[in-house]
Amino acid sequence: MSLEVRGLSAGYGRLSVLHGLDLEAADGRLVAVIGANGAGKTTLLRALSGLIPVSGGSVTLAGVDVTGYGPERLAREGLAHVPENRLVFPSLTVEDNLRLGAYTRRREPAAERRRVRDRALALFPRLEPRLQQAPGTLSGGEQQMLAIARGLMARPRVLVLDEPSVGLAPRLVGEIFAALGRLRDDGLTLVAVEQNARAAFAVADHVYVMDRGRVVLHGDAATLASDPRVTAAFLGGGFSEATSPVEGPAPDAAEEAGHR
Ligand SMILES: Nc1ncnc2c1ncn2[C@@H]1O[C@H](COP(=O)(O)OP(=O)(O)OP(=O)(O)O)[C@@H](O)[C@H]1O
Repeated sequence: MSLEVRGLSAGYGRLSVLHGLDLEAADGRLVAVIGANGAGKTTLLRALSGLIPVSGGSVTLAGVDVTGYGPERLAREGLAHVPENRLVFPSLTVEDNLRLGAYTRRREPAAERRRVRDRALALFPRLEPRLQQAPGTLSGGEQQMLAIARGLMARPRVLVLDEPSVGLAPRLVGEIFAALGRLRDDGLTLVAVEQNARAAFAVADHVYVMDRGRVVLHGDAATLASDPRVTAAFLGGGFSEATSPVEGPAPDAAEEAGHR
């Protein structure tokens, strides 16, 4: 399902953070949003999923105007949000957390919910043997997998994710992004906000660069990865080892930039 954002403005009370932002995620595409700290990436996702009010512009899902819808209504329309802090219910088991993810689908047949759950567990096999554990006993990577799996339980057609790689070891970042790539290949539309530009470029189809509440650059990931403005700010020498962990095509692009 496609997502289209036109002239979106939003903020917190009198603080305006997004200033007329345009973004598009075509059906079955993985779109990454990168940008400096405070650019408004999290705010964008919050506005998209109805967690904060929109003060201008529009959001459409598959051509249907959903501007101003609250989170539950958006979930029913097919949009799920995986928040950055991986909010899980700590006193419930992993299994119950997954079950709660299907809350908006609770009237659907149990067999259908089981099928969706089995698919989520097939994507993240590490969760299967941990279903009876408390989420707090999972590793950071497994908690992120749980957060994504829980989002999938709503059977979304658009999944928006806030910093899925934050705080994870390089191998896990690769694992998480590979899973996002598989979801895209299965036809899901994804919008991932990401600090780790290399991880984002390695998997995304299209990348948006945000600065101070606006999109300043966007394009096909392969093309943008060799754009000097991107390599200098996000993929070049400014990136330390700790923030550039993923193997894949993006580091090559950075190397190329180094040869210029
Ligand atoms: N709950 C809030 N109340 C008031 N202001 C907020 C709130 N959340 C964020 N802001 C402000 O909105 C601006 C954008 O923040 P946001 O978290 O969207 O940026 P970001 O691009 O996601 O940054 P980061 O990469 O550091 O997470 C910042 O100036 C921030 O201080």
